[in-house]
Amino acid sequence: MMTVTHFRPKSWKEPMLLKRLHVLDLTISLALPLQFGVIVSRFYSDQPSSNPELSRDGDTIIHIPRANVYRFGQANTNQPVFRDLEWTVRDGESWAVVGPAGSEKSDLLSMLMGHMRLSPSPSRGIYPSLPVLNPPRDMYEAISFVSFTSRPSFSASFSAPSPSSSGGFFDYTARYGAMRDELRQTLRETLFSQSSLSPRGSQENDRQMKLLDEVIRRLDLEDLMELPFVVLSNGQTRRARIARALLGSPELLLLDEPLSEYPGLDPSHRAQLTSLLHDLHVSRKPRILMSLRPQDPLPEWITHVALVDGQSVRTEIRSQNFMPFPVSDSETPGTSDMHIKRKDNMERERKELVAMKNVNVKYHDRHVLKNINWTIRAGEKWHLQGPNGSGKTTLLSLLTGAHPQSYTQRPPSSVLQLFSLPRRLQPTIALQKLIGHVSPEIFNAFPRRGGEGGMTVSEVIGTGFEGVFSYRKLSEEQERRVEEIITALGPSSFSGSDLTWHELASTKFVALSPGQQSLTLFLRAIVSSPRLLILDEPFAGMDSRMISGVKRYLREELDDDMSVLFVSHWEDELPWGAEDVKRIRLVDGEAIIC
Ligand SMILES: Nc1ncnc2c1ncn2[C@@H]1O[C@H](COP(=O)(O)OP(=O)(O)OP(=O)(O)O)[C@@H](O)[C@H]1O
Repeated sequence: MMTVTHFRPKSWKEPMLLKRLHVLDLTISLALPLQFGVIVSRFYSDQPSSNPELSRDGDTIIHIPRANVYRFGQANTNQPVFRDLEWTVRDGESWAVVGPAGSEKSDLLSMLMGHMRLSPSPSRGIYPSLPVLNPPRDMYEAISFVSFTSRPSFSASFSAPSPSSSGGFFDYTARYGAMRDELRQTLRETLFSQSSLSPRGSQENDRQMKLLDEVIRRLDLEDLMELPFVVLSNGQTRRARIARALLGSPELLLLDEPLSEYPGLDPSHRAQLTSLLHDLHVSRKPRILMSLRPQDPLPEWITHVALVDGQSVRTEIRSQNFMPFPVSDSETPGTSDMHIKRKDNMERERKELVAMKNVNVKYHDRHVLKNINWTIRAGEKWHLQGPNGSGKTTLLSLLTGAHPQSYTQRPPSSVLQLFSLPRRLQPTIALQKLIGHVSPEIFNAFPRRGGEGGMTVSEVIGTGFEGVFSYRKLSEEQERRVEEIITALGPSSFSGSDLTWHELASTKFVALSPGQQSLTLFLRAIVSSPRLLILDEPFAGMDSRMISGVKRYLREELDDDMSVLFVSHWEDELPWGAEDVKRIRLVDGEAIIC
């Protein structure tokens, strides 16, 4: 196979750095400047002030008169990450950083944390923000960063990197079964073990504890505090990470894509979170600066925007009819005339792929799924809906056989039939070949080893034939199939440039942006033409070009009798018309089918 070493499209950035910035919050990112060989002494902002809270040059929170921004280790002769950046944020203004998925907006936030070099440098060392704090504070604590562009792994709790980023594999199904001791830590313990607060409280903690109680209530976490952290659903985890960041009482909280729908905040929790962020920001405890994608709703209370477009950042007051970036038609990949299959519209009796009768999942007194009755037939398109914590992921884990309670569904009390066999007679390894699957958990778990051992795009796609996470040698026929689906999707969906499928296939997976990795894992899920395709928030990290490429593929290229189960909080994400889709909605563990 041809190896292309020089191939590196403009938008493909330092993936390991990005991955870290995406997955981690404050604590881990402290190591970054050191990794770049720069010795950073601990920086305290300690000039005296007349304002008891935050004093200043006037009331400035961020001040960059005009500077180029570089990664540490890069000379001024290199291309800057941002050129001629001018940005001033005053206390009381409400800013959002807006840019497409995978764009440099995370870099802009990371710059505020002192992880980039400005030229000329700010007067206070590496930090262009929070000029003077009184009382003096360690800047590492004064600024917190939480990213929601992917979910942290279970063992990593809140802050450690996902093992997949170091090339290892971790078992993302651990939450369903017996747990190792270190995974039993409750949400309450996890929150407090990483904070200076004592869970029992003490006088100096009182103010903090009150705030935390309020945050826990408003983030709807009260009922979850004694559960192991690892069992929290995606939406619950996202809310818990915000509570954790607030525990450190930062002055400035940077949130990377907190309102995007991946991985899954449902509409009501998104509204709740938006209102909480507003109240925190107004009270300056802490100030909030968030990044958003152009398609995310811009909260009413945002007064200013910083629009990130490649190396340039445009700052402006929000206008009434704010439109971040017009989406041009040229972003939509053209319809490939290859492999287009005519849909068979004739009604016919379809084979049952999944049959559930009175299916239940319980953890002691927590009844997560209640008497589910559901049938999926060949060729059907389903939309699985339900608020955060309603049991969607649990239901999927029964279908894939990952949940231990899939074995306990037995007649006469219940039935779980998968591909015409009772679950207990259907080996999990067989299910992996019959089901194609993308999910935030798989995205996080997939190994990303760099160097010689790292897999290429085509090798990653090829692991989908057996539904495994490690390299398998492909037959010639399988290699042809990999080529076929890359071509049918259209390599330009990946990067917007004129790639050949060869160039794309031989690129290392780890070198791709998060959106390109999601696209590769989508192809991995369909490569074996599975009988059931599970798309659990499949567009995570993708930009609009990639999303429209995948939607077109799903409309035009799938085998007629492939069933698809699409999980999303948003109806308009589905590529099919409403009349072509059946819906199953979970509410408090009960299924409503329509
Ligand atoms: N081992 C466990 N013990 C107790 N409760 C659990 C366990 N595993 C999951 N849960 C709870 O089951 C509920 C359903 O979780 P699930 O992940 O299926 O929700 P979801 O609908 O996928 O949510 P989201 O939209 O946030 O991803 C949650 O409240 C979760 O905390």
